[in-house]
Order: sequence, then structure tokens, then C-alpha cells
Amino acid sequence: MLPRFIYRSIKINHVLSRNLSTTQRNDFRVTVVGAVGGIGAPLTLLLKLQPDLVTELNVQDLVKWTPGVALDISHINTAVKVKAFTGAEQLRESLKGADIVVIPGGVPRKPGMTRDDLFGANAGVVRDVAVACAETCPDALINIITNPVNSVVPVFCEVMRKAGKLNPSKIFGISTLDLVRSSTFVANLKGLDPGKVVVHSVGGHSGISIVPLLSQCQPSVTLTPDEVKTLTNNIQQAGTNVVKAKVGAGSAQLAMAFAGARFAFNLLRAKKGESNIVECAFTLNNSHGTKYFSSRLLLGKNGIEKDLGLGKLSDFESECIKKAIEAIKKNVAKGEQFVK
Ligand SMILES: NC(=O)C1=CN([C@@H]2O[C@H](COP(=O)(O)OP(=O)(O)OC[C@H]3O[C@@H](n4cnc5c(N)ncnc54)[C@H](O)[C@@H]3O)[C@@H](O)[C@H]2O)C=CC1
Ligand SMILES: O=C([O-])CC(=O)C(=O)O
Repeated sequence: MLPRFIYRSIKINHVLSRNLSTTQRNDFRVTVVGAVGGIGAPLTLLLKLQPDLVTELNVQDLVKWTPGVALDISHINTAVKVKAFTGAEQLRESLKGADIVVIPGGVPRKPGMTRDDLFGANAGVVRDVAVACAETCPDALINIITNPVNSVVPVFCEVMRKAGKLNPSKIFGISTLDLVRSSTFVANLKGLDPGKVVVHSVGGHSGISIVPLLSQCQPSVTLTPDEVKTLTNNIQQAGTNVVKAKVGAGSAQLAMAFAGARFAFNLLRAKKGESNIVECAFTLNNSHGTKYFSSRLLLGKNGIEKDLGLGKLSDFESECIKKAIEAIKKNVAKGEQFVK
């Protein structure tokens, strides 16, 4: 079954194609850096299907077939305008005027690697994109998908700080896939519709730093202590299980494209003035026992409107968060050290 927002987009496209002249639209430009990769390509496709939220879509990647992928996607009959940008030389041009920059550029894991093992390859990628963003689109909302999220978000923020352009309300490490997986796993266990189950995941995006708040699941579900432990472990290990199952062909891509699109669409909806939009993301907030933490955020026109905190935690969740904080502190220090 297609996700609901794709159905909605198909319906909207139909309305738009009949009635373009009378439809009120806001103009939003989204740039995807690493747009031709395993996450980038399906994510770009999902963005192209949402003309009520995305007006212009800039497709940037290093590979020489970037214009070919952009041309391919541009043939889809939605009103979203697609442009290609190839290589580091065209990165700045791709970022000009961007409202949102989504970054899945970088290297994925292979079996046996941790996310932290990607730091050497990906920290420089994120640093270079941050330097370019500071110069060309310092007010854009930044969505960092590249791993290790817990360390490269600090890299991005420190580069912006050095450039005098840091706005922590606009820089997000994308942990949405943890929420998506949590909803699916709880729904599968309890025989519910996964599209109607909401579970927030806080902390970070790596191993024990991922803390799904199962006690606050909506609708409320009854879970035994063993079920809570098993579900938590399955959610924390889900990425690693995909890496293993793909036997060397990379990590999660399609579910991540869905999660990345969901987060970007929610940012754009909030930017357009829709209220009560809540997502979790890994941000610089200094308010949960470590500088960076993923918590429940109310999104607004300029990014984070309010940190909604963690709500009432179970004893198990409080213990998990203590462990998460210790892991995150080390990951953050590594990112900050890299920029120094
Ligand atoms: N935050 C999350 O929940 C998740 C994060 N990831 C991470 O996303 C990243 C991308 O994964 P995949 O798309 O599967 O990898 P991939 O290798 O399929 O694609 C990466 C793309 O980035 C491009 N790229 C590399 N360096 C670049 C640069 N400096 N500028 C522009 N483009 C550049 C490559 O040419 C390639 O097209 C990985 O670091 C992976 O670990 C993956 C899944 C979930
Ligand atoms: O596990 C990985 O390397 C990719 C990732 O972050 C995820 O799937 O959650």
C-alpha cells in the first residue's frame, strides 16, 4: 500500500492540474545533497510528488550521472521544478535560496561496522556542506541524514558557529526512522495499523542512544516488561539488522527516504503556518543532560518553536536515557574536536 501522503499528493496533483490558476501556493526550494544515492534518489522522488509543499527541487551529487537522474525525475508530471547540480563545484549554486537542505551525502555502513566507524569518511563531507551553507544559505533549515548523526550534527553546528551563523533552531539530525520503526514494530506486535500508531524516540540515532518512549505510545498499549525490553532492543538494532540483511549492499534506504520526506514535509507544513506539528530530531539544545539530544519538538515557521521535553518516563526509559546521555556525550565530543 502506498503511504498516505503519496495518495494525498496524487489527489492534490489532480486538483492542481485542473485548477492551477486559482490555487494559492507558497514557494519553497529544497536542495538535496547526495541526491543520487540509495536514500537520495527515492527521497527526491517523494519530494517531486509533493507540489503543494515543494516548488523547486535542486538535485546535487558528486556523480556524473546526476543530470540524468534529475532529468528522469523531472519527467514526472507534477509542478515541482527540478534542477541538477554536479560536483563540489556546483554545490554552492545548488544551495542558493534553499529553504530546506536535506543531506544524505556520504558513505553507508557495511556489515561489521558501527555508525561511528563512518565518522572518518563522513565528517569531512558534512563539514564541507556546512561551510557552503554558511556562505550561501545560512537561514535554511538543515536536515542531516548522514551518519554518524550523533557526531556530524555537532560538526555542522561548530562550522556554523565559527562562521558566526549558528542558529540551533534550524539544524536537525534526522532520527525520524527510529520513530517510523517504533510505530511499525509496536503495531505489528499488537495487531494495529502502523499508520495510526505514534511512538516518539528520543536520545540519539545510534545503538543504545536510541530510546523509544513506548510508555507514551498513542494509542496507549499494554506491554509486559519483557515486551518493552525486546521492542527497545529491536528498535535500537534495526539499522544494524538491515545492514546485515543487505550483505554489503549498504544500509536502510527506502524506509529512510520515507522518513526523510516525512520530516521535510512536516518542516514545510510548519513553515506554511500549520500548527501542532511535533517531530523528534537530534539538535543542539543544552537541556537534557548533554549539549545535543533528540527530544519532542514543536515545529514552527522558523524551525523549532518549542522543546516539548520528554514527558512522563517509565523507570526503564529513565535508565535507558542515562545510558544514552553517556554515549551521546562521547559522540558529540568527537564531532566538536574534529572542527577544532
Ligand atoms: N539518519 C538515518 O536514520 C540514516 C542515515 N543513513 C546514512 O545516510 C548516508 C547515505 O546513505 P546511502 O544513501 O545509502 O548511501 P549511498 O552511497 O547509496 O549514497 C550516498 C550518495 O552521496 C553522494 N556523496 C558522497 N559524498 C558527497 C559529497 N561530498 N557531496 C555530495 N554528495 C556526496 C554519493 O555520490 C552518493 O550518491 C550514510 O551515511 C548512511 O549511514 C542511512 C540510513 C538511515
Ligand atoms: O544503520 C545504519 O547504518 C543506517 C541507519 O542509521 C539506520 O538504518 O538507522
